[in-house]
Amino acid sequence: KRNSKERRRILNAVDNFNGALWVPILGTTWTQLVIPRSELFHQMYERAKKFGCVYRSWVGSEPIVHINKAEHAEIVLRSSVNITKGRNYDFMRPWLGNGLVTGGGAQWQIHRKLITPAFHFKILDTFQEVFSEKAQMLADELTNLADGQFFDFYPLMTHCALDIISETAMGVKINAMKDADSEYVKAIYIVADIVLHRWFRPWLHPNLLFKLSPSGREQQRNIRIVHEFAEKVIAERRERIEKFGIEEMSLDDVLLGKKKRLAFLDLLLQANMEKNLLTTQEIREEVDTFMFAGHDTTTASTSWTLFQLGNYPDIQEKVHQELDSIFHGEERPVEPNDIVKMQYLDRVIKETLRFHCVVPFLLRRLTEDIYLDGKLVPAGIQVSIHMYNVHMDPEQYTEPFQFDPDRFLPEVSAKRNPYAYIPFSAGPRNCIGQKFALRNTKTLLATVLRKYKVKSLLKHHEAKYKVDVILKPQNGMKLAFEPRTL
Ligand code: HEM
Repeated sequence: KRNSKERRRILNAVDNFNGALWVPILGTTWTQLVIPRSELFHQMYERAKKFGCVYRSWVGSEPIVHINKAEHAEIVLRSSVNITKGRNYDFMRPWLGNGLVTGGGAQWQIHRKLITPAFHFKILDTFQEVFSEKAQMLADELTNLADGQFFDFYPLMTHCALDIISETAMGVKINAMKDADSEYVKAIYIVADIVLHRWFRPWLHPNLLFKLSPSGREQQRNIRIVHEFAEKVIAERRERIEKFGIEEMSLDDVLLGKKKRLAFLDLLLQANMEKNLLTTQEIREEVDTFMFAGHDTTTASTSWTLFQLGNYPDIQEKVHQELDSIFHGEERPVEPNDIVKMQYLDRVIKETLRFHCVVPFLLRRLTEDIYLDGKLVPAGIQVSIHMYNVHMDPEQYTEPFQFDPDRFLPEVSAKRNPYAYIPFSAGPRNCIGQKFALRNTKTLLATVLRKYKVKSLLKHHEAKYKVDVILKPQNGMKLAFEPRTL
């Protein structure tokens, strides 16, 4: 709790920044309530243009300072002190508890240290087989759909990504791709949607009022489905450990190249059963966190890349050429060595994530004062970093609205502020799954694009977003595939 002196200091500092008209109770959220959700993203871009690269908003009685430039993002992200998440993460807590995304303090530090080795590149090598197998299944599913007709690719991709994260991180097969009507996927969609719905409605911020509201009850119903799913995954893996013994799955063995595969969940169960480092509830929270963070993001990055390629046939042709030079028309699985050679595809994915920033903004509550353009932003206040606006800054990217993968040629990237490109955030709280995500996305794209050409129904500039916790397409992702003739 803040004392009145701290509150006054915050209010004085906020007055130095421009922003939309404040009204009682709502603050500035009225401006979000009067537009459709699909316009939200556009509005945030326009605001930075109107009010300047550092501006303020009010969510009810809580001021927020918005950051839209690389050099300002750097000040927050590189700090080892300002690592506390903002208030919007509290709204994810009934769902994700204090898992790695939402958590903080000593528990976050212990968990981050514990989980980091599970994303070591040697472990990722052992996941490659799963990435490839599921990518092949996705390509097979497309066989009947690749008739040049547009269809919504998003659900299929979501189920595929879910299969991958379950089998790699959790060590459990769930066959979601065969169950196109997954209750779990629907439940996650609703839960994440309500997180943002609540954020812009300050009267739903107090927990009790929210719980009693229709959206609060709806969220609770769906969180139950999500938690039951995680509990089932954990029970299956625990049973396997009890059957085969925990020593079968030591991290050192994997790092020394001795054992086949170690799921991240094994590490957690090991820490729980042997070292008492984390509780059963904490394990569930991390499983929920990784199931969500690991599948929804991969779905978005793969789908948006196909969307971009479907818009730019010349760029797609270059990707095909690169893949042909690596695979020579063979249908073999993608190996770790192939990934390194996909340099053009790497640039295409990077440029896609510059535009369609899967995690569009993040919020921190400062624990230490910072200065932006010489103005104080005091401890206790929340700051929001808008990655899309950072990525569209003409001072960092010439003609920022052009889709040009060659911006990410090493010699071009080197001239930019490193914080001008932050789809995975940066600093101590950066994305732990970045390498996992990129390898997985490349494997999926390389497998699909070796076989098919893709077209997108919507033009690049027509893309509409449904922002919740991540950036999804507003009305699904209408793509059409046709077999390639080599
Ligand atoms: C293209 C795909 C992905 C993107 C763009 C992405 C982006 C991000 C961003 C921006 C953050 C910081 C969020 C914040 O500070 O509020 C983050 C954190 C995180 N991501 Fe990812 N992510 C992706 C894929 C993944 C995958 C595949 C996993 C897991 C397998 C994952 C797990 C996490 C976790 C656990 C955190 C929290 C880390 C911490 O605070 O210690 N992400 N991600």
